[in-house]
Amino acid sequence: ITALSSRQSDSSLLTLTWISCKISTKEMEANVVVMGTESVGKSALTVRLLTRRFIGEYGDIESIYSHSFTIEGRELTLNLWDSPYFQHLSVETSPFHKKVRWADGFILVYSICDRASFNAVSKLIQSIKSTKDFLREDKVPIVIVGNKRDLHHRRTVLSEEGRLLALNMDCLFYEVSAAENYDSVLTMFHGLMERIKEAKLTIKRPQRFKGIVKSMSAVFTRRRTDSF
Ligand SMILES: Nc1nc2c(ncn2[C@@H]2O[C@H](COP(=O)(O)OP(=O)(O)OP(=O)(O)O)[C@@H](O)[C@H]2O)c(=O)[nH]1
Repeated sequence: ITALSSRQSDSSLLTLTWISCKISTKEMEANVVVMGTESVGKSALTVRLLTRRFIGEYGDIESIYSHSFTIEGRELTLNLWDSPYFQHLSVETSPFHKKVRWADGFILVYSICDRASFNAVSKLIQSIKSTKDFLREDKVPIVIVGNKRDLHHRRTVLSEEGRLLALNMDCLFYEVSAAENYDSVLTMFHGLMERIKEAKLTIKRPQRFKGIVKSMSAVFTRRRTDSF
């Protein structure tokens, strides 16, 4: 949390924010990444969640923050990793895949006043899901967040559109205002933690038949080669 103030003086272009929650065996353990395009309020949401405050302007230095929560009597330690978005501009890059592999859950943010930021969310979901599918992780806890609800007079994305996207992609959906409201941000976070809990109870999908055939043929090919 102390590191947050150092970010305030830096101008920001595009940031990608991570929240990581590391919990011992007695507690819950989760890594969460917050993603979205420029100026949608990723840092504002993160800071709101951690400090309950809205400070207005946020920087773009990559940092990891730690914080403890108690949810329903269980302690939750949150490590928050906030990095500039331009480092992860392409979902094809290895930093993107590394972060997706690391994360147990995702908060994907768009601004209700910025249609391009909403369109970017669908692409992010597809990239995240295909990376997770490769890792044989069926359940990917994702929350879609329409931020800046207080600016409803400048709205270009309807609530229904966000809700429909979430329904189609099997995600949760919330509309919030980081500027005006802490409770809705906390509710969103609780929703995600529930999904992460459920996902952690789901056993990894076994290797598909195609994968098994591939592995077997690899063994036989090796044997044939060995015998020469
Ligand atoms: N009105 C309003 N402004 C907001 C809200 N959330 C964030 N902002 C403002 O939007 C701007 C961008 O917020 P950031 O939190 O820096 O957004 P970001 O997605 O981290 O931005 P980048 O780091 O540039 O990608 C700032 O001026 C914030 O004060 C909100 O809920 N309502």
